[in-house]
Amino acid sequence: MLTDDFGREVRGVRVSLTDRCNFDCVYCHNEGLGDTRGPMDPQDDEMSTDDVVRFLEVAAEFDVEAVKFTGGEPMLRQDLEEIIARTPDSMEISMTTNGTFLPGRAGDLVDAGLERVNVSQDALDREQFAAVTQSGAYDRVLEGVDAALEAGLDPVKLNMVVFQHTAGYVPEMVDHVAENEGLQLQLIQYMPELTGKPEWNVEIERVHEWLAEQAVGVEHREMHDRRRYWIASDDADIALEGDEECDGVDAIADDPNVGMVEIVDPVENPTFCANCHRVRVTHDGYLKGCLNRNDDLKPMGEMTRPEIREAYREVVADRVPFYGEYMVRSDDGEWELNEKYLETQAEA
Ligand SMILES: Nc1nc2c(ncn2[C@@H]2O[C@H](COP(=O)(O)OP(=O)(O)OP(=O)(O)O)[C@@H](O)[C@H]2O)c(=O)[nH]1
Ligand SMILES: C[S@@+](CC[C@H](N)C(=O)[O-])C[C@H]1O[C@@H](n2cnc3c(N)ncnc32)[C@H](O)[C@@H]1O
Ligand code: SF4
Ligand code: SF4
Repeated sequence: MLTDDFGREVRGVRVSLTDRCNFDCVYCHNEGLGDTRGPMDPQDDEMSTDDVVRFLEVAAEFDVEAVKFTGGEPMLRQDLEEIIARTPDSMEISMTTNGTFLPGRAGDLVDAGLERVNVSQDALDREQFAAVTQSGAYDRVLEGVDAALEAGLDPVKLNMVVFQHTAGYVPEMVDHVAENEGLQLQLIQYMPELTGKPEWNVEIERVHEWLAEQAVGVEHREMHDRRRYWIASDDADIALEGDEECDGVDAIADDPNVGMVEIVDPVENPTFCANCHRVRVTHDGYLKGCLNRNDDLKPMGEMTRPEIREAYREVVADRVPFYGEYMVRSDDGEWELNEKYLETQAEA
């Protein structure tokens, strides 16, 4: 396994299979690659099935343990089942999707080897959902979540971006996962870095505090040092323990009346970046060391194995934590680009 200069082992890869999407979410960072709007048909610049599989085989040589398929909307790829089936057995396979294509297809994905799915669902309210995603596919997404559960995917994580438009729906979404077995919730801090509109930010620490008050257990996940809160539904037979760090989460985790809520809070968070263990792949065959950067892209050329190996070594060698290293605090407390990297940026 390769380790970068900051001691971060690269354990996972996030592969963007396309930058096309059938939604047009108002906040979309498209994994750092610009607009998702455009034609829905397959595009010539997308990696072929064989290219994706060859990349994954090389990643497995470097002991990468997990792959996340994302996009754009990864389910627009009709070869997704084949890609999953041909992914090396040593890797955990998960996907992040808007859920609309899961009905009728979730079972095939599981048969191919998909182990986990995250479905983006920003609200339990049809009108708010439409306003955020600029799509009227609310019922289809709920059907998609059900299809994933029926196909045996466990857990099914709902991804909710917390920003001004959705913050009021957080309590309802938390109750929803506490009451429904098999569901977990990821509250994703709105990231303005690539999309602008910092005025949409909400104070994520307040959400932490609110959840800590409700939780019957709290733990830290190794990845990104994310905090997880275990929330009991009204039917649960558990005494509330407030915000105590709970050693016994294993016991409550299996309780069908308890739901898990994780906060993904990367913005201006050096601890999150210090625990970042994955490399990204763009739909058109570049390696990328950080979501927030586009000045470290490494082309994989014709995607032969030697070219992929070389690009992979290079991207890992160039990886730096975004907050705390690439961006540093100035004397007046503002984040600014570390002068060390100004040269890299100029070359990009
Ligand atoms: N800045 C930053 N944001 C991230 C990172 N990982 C996840 N996020 C944010 O969280 C969103 C949802 O992530 P997902 O693709 O659902 O998966 P995940 O939470 O990373 O992984 P799992 O929980 O293991 O499935 C991403 O699109 C980003 O907005 C990261 O490494 N850096
Ligand atoms: C870019 S999407 C790609 C996969 C798929 N189309 C979906 O929406 O799940 C991956 C995740 O990024 C999240 N996301 C997109 N833009 C974001 C932003 N500006 N801040 C925080 N999360 C964002 C989405 O909510 C989604 O959960
Ligand atoms: S569904 Fe995903 S890729 Fe599509 S616009 Fe929304 S966040 Fe972006
Ligand atoms: S270094 Fe930080 S901002 Fe960049 S991908 Fe990793 S966690 Fe995200």
